[in-house]
Amino acid sequence: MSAETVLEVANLCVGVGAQGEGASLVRDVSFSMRRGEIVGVVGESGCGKSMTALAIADLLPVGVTSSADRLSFEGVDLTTADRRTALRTRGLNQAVVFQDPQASLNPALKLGTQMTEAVMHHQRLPRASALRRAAENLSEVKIAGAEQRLREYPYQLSGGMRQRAMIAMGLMMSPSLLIADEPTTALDVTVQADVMRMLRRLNAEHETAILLVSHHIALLQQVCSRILVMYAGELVEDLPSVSLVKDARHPYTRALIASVPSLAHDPSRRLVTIPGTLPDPGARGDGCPFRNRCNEADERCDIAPPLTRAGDHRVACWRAEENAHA
Ligand SMILES: Nc1ncnc2c1ncn2[C@@H]1O[C@H](COP(=O)(O)OP(=O)(O)OP(=O)(O)O)[C@@H](O)[C@H]1O
Repeated sequence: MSAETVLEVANLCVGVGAQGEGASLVRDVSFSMRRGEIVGVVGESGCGKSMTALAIADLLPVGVTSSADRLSFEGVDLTTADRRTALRTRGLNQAVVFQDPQASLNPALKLGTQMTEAVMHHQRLPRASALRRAAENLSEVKIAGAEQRLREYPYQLSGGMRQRAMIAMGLMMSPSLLIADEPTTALDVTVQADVMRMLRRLNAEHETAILLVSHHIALLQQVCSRILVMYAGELVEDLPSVSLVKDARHPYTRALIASVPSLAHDPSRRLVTIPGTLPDPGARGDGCPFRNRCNEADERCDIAPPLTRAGDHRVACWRAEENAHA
C-alpha cells in the first residue's frame, strides 16, 4: 500500500444479523482512496451507499454487521487490529458528517464541549487551546461570533449552521478522511452550495480526503475526482468523473446520467427514467442484479459479471467492452 493511500477497503460486506447471516445489504465492495482525493458514491435510494459509509466509519445501526478482507486507514488494518488500536486509528484519522446534524450533535452538550472532547482526549490538548482551535474552525466555516456559539447548545443554531458546525467539529482532529453522507440533502439550495464550497476548500487546504455519498450524480461529477456507482448493494462501476458522461459503460450508470438534465447528452431529448425498482436485499438472486431493469440484458446476464478493470475504470457488465466504444 502506498503512503499516499488513506483508505483501503477489500471485499466489504454488510448484512443483517449478528454475523451478517440475514439479508445481504452490501456485497464485496472494494476500493481505495488517495490522500486529498474526493470520491463520490452514487446510486438510487436503498442501494447500500449509507451502509458502506457507516461500515467504514464503524457506525452501523444495531442489528447490522460488516466484514471485510481488509479495511485499512493510513496503513493500519482494522480487521486485524485490536479494539483499542482500531478506536484510536479511527479517532485520529476519520471524521463523519451526516445528512442530519441533529442526529449527530448531542443536544444536551454545549457546542464547545462536544467540539473539544476528541482533541483533548486523543491529542491531549489543554482545554483552552482546544477551545481556541474550535473557535478558529467555526470561523473557518463562516460561523460568526464563534466564541459565543461555543457556549450555546445545538438547538440555538439554524439547520445550515448546525451542518457547518458538524464539519468544523469533524475537522478538529485534521483527519485524513472525512466521510460525508448526503451532507447537503436536508439543506436549502443556497446553504447547500455554501456547504459544498466549504468541503472543497477544506479538502484543498487540509488535504483531507472526502468520501461523499449522494444520490445526486451531477453534484458528484462537479466535486469528485472519481465516482463509485452502487446498485443493489454492489459496486457496478468505478470511473474518473471526467469520463462519466462520455465513457460510462454500465447501463445503470448510463441510465442515471440520462435521468439528469444537466448531464444528458442531448438535453432536447426526453429524459429517461429507469423502469422498475431496486430488488429487495433478500431477493436479489443470482446473475447481474440489474438484469431485470436493463434494456441491454441478454442470456450472459444470468451469471453475475465480475467487476473488471481496464486502466482507471472498473465495470461489472458483460457488455463493458462493447459499451466502451459505443
Ligand atoms: N437498520 C437497518 N436494518 C436492516 N436493513 C436496513 C437498515 N437500514 C437500512 N437497511 C436496508 O439496507 C439497504 C441499504 O440501505 P442504505 O441506507 O445503505 O441505502 P442508501 O443507498 O444509502 O439509500 P438512501 O439514499 O435512501 O440513504 C436498504 O435495503 C435498506 O432498506
